[in-house]
Amino acid sequence: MAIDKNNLDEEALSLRFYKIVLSWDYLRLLKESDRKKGKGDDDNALVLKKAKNSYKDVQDYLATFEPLLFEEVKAQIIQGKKDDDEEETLWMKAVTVGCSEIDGFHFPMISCSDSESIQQNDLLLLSNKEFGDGKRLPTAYAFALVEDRRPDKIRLRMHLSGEVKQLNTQEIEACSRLLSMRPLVTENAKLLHVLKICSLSTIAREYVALRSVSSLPFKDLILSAADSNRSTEDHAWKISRPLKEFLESNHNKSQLDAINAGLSRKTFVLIQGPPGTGKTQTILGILSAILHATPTRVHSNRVKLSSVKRGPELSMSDKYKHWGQASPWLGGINPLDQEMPIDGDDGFFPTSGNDLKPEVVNSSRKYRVRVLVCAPSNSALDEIVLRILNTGIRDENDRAYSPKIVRIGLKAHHSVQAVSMDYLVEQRLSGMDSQIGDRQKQGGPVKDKDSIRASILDEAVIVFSTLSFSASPVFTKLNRGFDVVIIDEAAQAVEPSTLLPLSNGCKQVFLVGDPVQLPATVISPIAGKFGYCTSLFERFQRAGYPVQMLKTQYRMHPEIRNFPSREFYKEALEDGPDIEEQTKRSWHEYRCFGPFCFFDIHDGKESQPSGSGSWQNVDEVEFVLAMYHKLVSRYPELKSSSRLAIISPYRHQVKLLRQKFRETFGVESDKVVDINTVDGFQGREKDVAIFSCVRASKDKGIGFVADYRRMNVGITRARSSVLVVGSASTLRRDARWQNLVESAEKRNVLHKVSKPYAEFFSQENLKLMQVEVVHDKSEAPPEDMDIEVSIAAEADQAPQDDWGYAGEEGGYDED
Ligand SMILES: Nc1ncnc2c1ncn2[C@@H]1O[C@H](COP(=O)(O)OP(=O)(O)OP(=O)(O)O)[C@@H](O)[C@H]1O
Repeated sequence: MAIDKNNLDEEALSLRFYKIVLSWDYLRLLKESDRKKGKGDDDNALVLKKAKNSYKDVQDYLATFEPLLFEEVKAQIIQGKKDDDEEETLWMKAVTVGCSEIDGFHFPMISCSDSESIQQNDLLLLSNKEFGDGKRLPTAYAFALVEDRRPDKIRLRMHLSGEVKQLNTQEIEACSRLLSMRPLVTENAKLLHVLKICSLSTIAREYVALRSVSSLPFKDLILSAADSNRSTEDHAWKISRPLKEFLESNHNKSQLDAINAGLSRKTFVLIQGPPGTGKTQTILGILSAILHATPTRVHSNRVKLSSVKRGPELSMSDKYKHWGQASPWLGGINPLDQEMPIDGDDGFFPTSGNDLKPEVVNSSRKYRVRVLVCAPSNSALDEIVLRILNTGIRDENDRAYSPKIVRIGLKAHHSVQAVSMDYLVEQRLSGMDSQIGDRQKQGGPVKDKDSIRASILDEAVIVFSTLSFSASPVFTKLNRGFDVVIIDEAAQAVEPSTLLPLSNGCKQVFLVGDPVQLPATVISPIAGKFGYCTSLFERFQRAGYPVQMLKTQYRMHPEIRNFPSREFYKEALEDGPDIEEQTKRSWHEYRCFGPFCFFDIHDGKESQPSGSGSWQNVDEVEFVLAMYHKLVSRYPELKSSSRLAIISPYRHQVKLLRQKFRETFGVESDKVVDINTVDGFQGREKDVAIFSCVRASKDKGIGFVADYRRMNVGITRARSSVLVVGSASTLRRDARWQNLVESAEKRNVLHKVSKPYAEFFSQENLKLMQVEVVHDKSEAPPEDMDIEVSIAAEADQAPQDDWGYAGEEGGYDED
């Protein structure tokens, strides 16, 4: 079945988006933003509607989300200007070399100096002169979108007819600024000044997905957040006994419940995975189950068993009938599905050279489900791809095999290159090289890259893509949509972003995530305040939609697990078998290095180096250095970035810590410790984590340290010890932090520390804090540690992926 995507509608929607954004006045946006900061409020608040749990119809939905999305676009434009506080505004010079006008848009062609950083879908500002830093303001300026990037020229799209004032009417109001821009772009050899603002790639796709909500599968469910279509026994899917036994022996009860919810064919399955509860393991279990399940209907009691023809007895046409009944979407069929698979040969892509075999499909297999797996970030996605490459998934006979998979999009981690689209295309091209000569001689067609891509995509059983890339043009060429979409880290995506993969068509959606960990990065404070950062997952959960919660954690020492379980998960978390034993370490012999300690830096002071925005605390940095020195000199195995993390909510604090460690350990300091923001550590774990809270004042608040999701992520990264460093009196102003400090106090691990900090770790003091000699289980780090380090840690070096997502670095500070 060709997927039901109306490209013309999509194009009209993108044009609508660009018409609005391109007509905006950049200087006015800057002014508005400054005014908002001064007033701490926003005039737009009058037209914005707060996001709700459910919507009565599409109009209600769009009336809420569309203005919020445009608020976010404005904020991204403003942030584009001051993205990095050290980088000055970089103007480029360009000359016009041609222009056309179609459907109310101008398409100037420019030749631009130093334009390597400019990409397709970037938003640029064009002006008759440079401005900023006290320079006089220009009279002619306008936004332009990069339509096409060629080596020597750039084709732009501009909207110079006037400004769009109202989103709903889209009426255009004449504007002298835009009019005076016209001669500058329509006449040749005019000099222009160009400023790169930001990429609109992701948010433009999100806008299209949002406006297309009425044609998405499960529209009513998405709007109402209530499942009227309760699954019945009849719809449920069944798996073979060997596969069932495998799943039962490798998954705990809550993981199995989540897998079974999927087999019940519920259209939306929500799975909440608190830290360390095995979300990836559950996703792999779901893949094994749904790729090898058959409908219960075939075995249903309502049909007399004696009348059911069993596998080998079914004629070919009966088999097709069953395929059709159970999988109606297999209608206009993928050519591969028209042939019954031959036993033992389903073909497969080369993978990482492991020992796993390709899938063995015997002729009793009646279903071929296709799955799209997405995540908001490249690193979250590649964690799953890598797990599949390493462990494979299970077939109905409980044999591990490498399914046909392809990883689409940019920036695939090097360890998953073997299944990346670009690599597979190159493989096929080089395989074809030898045949091309013959074909050309015979006048036969030579396949181009696009059609190779399309056939790889069509053949893959599981396709992996970031959310943003799942709406890229490569998907519009699909012959057949997806049966199942699985979205990992779904609570870290704004709702329009979650709609993106659904537009490829699907029958069932799994949302896997944890709304009590960090949400999506939303730049606009006002949009955030009105609920734009609420994920679809969280909205459904709030509306009372059933959620499968994974309850057994395999990461943390029970003393670390205890507090977040009580504070964030209604005491639901349990420990996996032997976790206490596995997370015991020799440094627990000192009370100050126990599993969950608090260090009260009571005389520390917070400061704001740039006058606003991010905070730092020099005293906490000094203490953290002293603590690190003591830890690694006593336990040298901890002198490694794969085992010890220093985490802080604030970017300035992270910067200062990195600088001090570099001064002490030289340029290689990132090998001895991993320092990052809380946002940068989501989804990762270390043996020991030192958490520097920063905020310390007599009377101020604690800013976004108070965000319980940030607190949850910050204190749940460590396997054996989390050492929280902060000002107890300041943090106690927040109820949750008060609970944390109190909990430390009760367990006798609230350590009040005074200067000089090194004294705290003196021999005498340590002796006083000695509790017992603890048997250390840490010599052999968990098997997956290297994987975790490689993908997640390398992601740190890429603060933004190409599709507009803040990378693992953490996209924003509380300013
Ligand atoms: N049922 C289980 N039995 C034993 N160990 C398990 C089980 N499920 C998961 N684990 C272990 O728990 C650890 C975390 O699991 P996994 O990597 O699947 O979770 P994750 O989703 O990547 O992590 P997080 O929950 O922090 O996001 C792994 O070491 C894994 O082997």
